[in-house]
Amino acid sequence: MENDEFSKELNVAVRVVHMACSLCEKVQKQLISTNSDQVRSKDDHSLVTVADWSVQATVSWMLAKALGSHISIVAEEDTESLSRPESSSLLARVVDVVNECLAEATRFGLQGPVSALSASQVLDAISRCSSIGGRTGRHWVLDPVDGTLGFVRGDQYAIALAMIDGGDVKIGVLGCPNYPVKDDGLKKYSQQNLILSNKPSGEVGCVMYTRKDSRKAWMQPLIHRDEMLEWPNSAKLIRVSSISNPALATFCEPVEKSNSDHSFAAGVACNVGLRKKPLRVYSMVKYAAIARGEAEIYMRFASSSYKEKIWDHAAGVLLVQEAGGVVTDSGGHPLDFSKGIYLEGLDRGIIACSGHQLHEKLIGAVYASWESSNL
Ligand SMILES: Nc1ncnc2c1ncn2[C@@H]1O[C@H](COP(=O)(O)OS(=O)(=O)O)[C@@H](OP(=O)(O)O)[C@H]1O
Ligand SMILES: [Mg+2]
Repeated sequence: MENDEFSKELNVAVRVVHMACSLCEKVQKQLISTNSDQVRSKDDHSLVTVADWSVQATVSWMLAKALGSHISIVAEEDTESLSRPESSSLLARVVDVVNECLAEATRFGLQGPVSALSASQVLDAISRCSSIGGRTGRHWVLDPVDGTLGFVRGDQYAIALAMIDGGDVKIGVLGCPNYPVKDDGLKKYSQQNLILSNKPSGEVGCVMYTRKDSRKAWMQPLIHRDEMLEWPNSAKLIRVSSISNPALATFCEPVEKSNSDHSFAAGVACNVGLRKKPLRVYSMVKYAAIARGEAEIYMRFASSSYKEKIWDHAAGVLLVQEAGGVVTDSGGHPLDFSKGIYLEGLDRGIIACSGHQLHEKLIGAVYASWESSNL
């Protein structure tokens, strides 16, 4: 991919997401090593927010450094609560985590700051991500920690970075620090519900990435300890599954019922002839599972009052598409990333599939189930 359009942007984005994965791994380790339940619930919240803000500051600072400070970034976090006087110790932790991460930039083939960033520089980096996207120009789209619940529970989460140009997603990068990289790893892992502190070392963690119209998607393992990120860092091509028989297909959905209607999805699954139990996975790792061929279908039916955000989908959607899959809303229409921070006009839900045959069946079944559920 080296000589193609956006190759510099893709290269920088992948390296930055590797840095963010390393940052999150450290913070999540702290989180799961806290034992007392009481301390945990209090600490959980602040550690997640530390990770969110620190990733956003790091990615924002590194992208501006590598690509110019004029870049537009759309991201989930703002600095309102972090700037308040009562948040000073939280801010101090964020500044430490960010500087610790930036100090290692050369390990990832990037240039960090000459000296440590001050609190106001960190706040500036976070608040610089207040763009609202749109149809014109180029916008980076970041979900610093997607799958907050997975992160807190020591389970799956993702760092999602995409670039939208002229309203189209051109680059998609997903950092998945707990993704089991061995064959069939995710299925086995989810069924056994392993606690991460027991995870076999060296077998989890990767960055998946793609560029629009490349018809290719890649996966690199994370680097650990003192290793250097040497491009292409053992990148492997990933591809969607070739299974088109519903009876053999695996479908993913959000873990929480509040994020997707499990019983409606079960009805659609039954209608299509899916036989396996749903694979419930936190975060955009669900898109990664389709792109990597570990599952064939991802169904998401949020409540009608909820508006899906572009940072929860942009990177994952492009990954699935370039790995050979199909993603649309439940009416079969393409997702529209050109309307600002929301996926406006979304018809009921989102369906991602490994191929057209399954996708057509799913769309048909959503129509049928919708009609009968509204009788
Ligand atoms: N009501 C409702 N319906 C649908 N989606 C919602 C809703 N509320 C939030 N969100 C967004 O969903 C993101 C988490 O989705 P997941 O697929 O990871 O869900 S789950 O944790 O597995 O249940 C989650 O992303 P993170 O906040 O980054 O975790 C939210 O952006
Ligand atoms: Mg999210």
